[in-house]
Amino acid sequence: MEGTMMGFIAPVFGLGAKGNSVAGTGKRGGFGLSVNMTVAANTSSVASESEKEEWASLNAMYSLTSEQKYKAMTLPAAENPFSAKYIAFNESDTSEYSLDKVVYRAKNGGLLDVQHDMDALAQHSPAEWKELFDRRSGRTVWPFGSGVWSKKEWVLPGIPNEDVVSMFEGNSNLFWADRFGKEIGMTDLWVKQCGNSHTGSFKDLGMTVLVSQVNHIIKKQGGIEAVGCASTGDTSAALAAYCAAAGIPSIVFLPADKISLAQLVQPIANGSIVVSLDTDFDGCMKLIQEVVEEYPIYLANSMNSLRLEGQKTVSIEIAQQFDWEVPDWIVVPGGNLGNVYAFYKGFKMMKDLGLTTRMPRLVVAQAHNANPLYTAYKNGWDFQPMVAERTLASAIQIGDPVSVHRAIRALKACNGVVGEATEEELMDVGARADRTGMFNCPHTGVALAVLEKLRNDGTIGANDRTVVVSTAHGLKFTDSKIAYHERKLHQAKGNYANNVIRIPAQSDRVIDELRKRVEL
Ligand SMILES: Cc1ncc(COP(=O)(O)O)c(C=O)c1O
Ligand SMILES: N[C@@H](CCOP(=O)(O)O)C(=O)O
Repeated sequence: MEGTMMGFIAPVFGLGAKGNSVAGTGKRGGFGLSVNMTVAANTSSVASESEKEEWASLNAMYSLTSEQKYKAMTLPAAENPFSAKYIAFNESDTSEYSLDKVVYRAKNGGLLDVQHDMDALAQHSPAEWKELFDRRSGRTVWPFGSGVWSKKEWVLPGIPNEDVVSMFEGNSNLFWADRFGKEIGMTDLWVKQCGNSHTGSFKDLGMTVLVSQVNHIIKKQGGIEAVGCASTGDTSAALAAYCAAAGIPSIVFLPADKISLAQLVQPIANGSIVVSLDTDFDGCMKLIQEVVEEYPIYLANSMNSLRLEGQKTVSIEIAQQFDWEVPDWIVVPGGNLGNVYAFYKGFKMMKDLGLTTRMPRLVVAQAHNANPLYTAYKNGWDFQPMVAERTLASAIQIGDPVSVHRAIRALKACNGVVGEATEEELMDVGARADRTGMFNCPHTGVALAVLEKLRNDGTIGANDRTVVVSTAHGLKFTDSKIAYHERKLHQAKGNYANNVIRIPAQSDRVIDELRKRVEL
């Protein structure tokens, strides 16, 4: 029953013999969320007893008041002893800090990580966590309907619900890539559509957490005047939107002429302070770090480990979508390299708390023109920063990724792989996949190209369950997609181009053209 409507609603409302027992009861006997109420079951003469029970449970949910729904989604204070803090990423450094402190680096200058009180979380059984997450996701009770905040206790347990800044992000669909999978000899290929989100990229998952915490700190103690980031276009869009929703000033540093028009307009529209700089992303990243050291501006890039707490929920969501089974492979395009570590953290946390039993193998896909991690992978993990060259996958045009050591740790821990794709490969495979119903951004093209190579060389098996992470919406990158189809790119010939037919509005001419393409 686990994972079905009955499986998560019945325990909440304590209905019937089956409904009264919490599946896989944990050490503390469930979350204690039963709501006392009488239900009129929808009984048809042909319904079995278990069907009647199921209908009764559903009816119970529909007739709850808002207050009852909120109660059913919230852990009572006594069952909510969870906490998290910053620790140094490098384990030899013992510094630790409250999440309310404005701090991005440990004493030794290395990055931070968010550490949860795993003993407190382990007080509840895997089945209870699954049931709680399933019950909340995609509904409307604040803030638990969000894919991120449905996992609040694992993300930012201490924040009051009223301080959360959310657009009910997450809960993105898994696209079953049946046709494209068959084209490349795979039977179980899925694309996680993280671009189907408020600002059109996976950055919303982390930004809701970061801006919520800023909102909380401002309310509690002040000291933050604005939030700032360097960006190749997606982080800036997410920051601008969440700050606008919270009424907090935002500042974005963008490399001049290196992001798409659709990305540029997002922070402009949301009222951000938009600064265009004559440098690349790495130059912007250096500058924003200097500025936040000196001024009361909070850093919103994924160097700030709060971001990764939100991004890690996508792993949990993927497992949840597969009824808590872990895929064999996750393929993710990599730039500043925070996301691959976030994926690792999510899968590791689920395994450590017993919700799942294994880790997937992670693949980072890089553009050949911006491939410092790929080069390190080929050289026994000896990392050297580079000056990234222009790539149509402009959001990952990064030569000195801030989270490179996080990424290497994640990849080593799960026997991961790094691959690369040329400009032509990433555009061609993106176009081929689009013809099977997707609408890919070039970064997803990089991931698909690397996937195909790993399938061709046998690293990924024909029946391996594989999830490609689509990190942004294709509509953010229409310039390069149109240029590809018009064969105007110098980086790619347009082998799968689909030209618009421009002809006079005369029926004979129209029919002639159509006959060349379909049987009429
Ligand atoms: C669309 C898109 N895909 C992939 C990435 C890479 O993510 P990460 O920097 O976490 O490696 C980024 C940003 O860097 C991005 O904007
Ligand atoms: N692609 C990113 C680059 C910055 O990454 P971040 O995750 O460190 O903020 C962007 O869109 O700016």
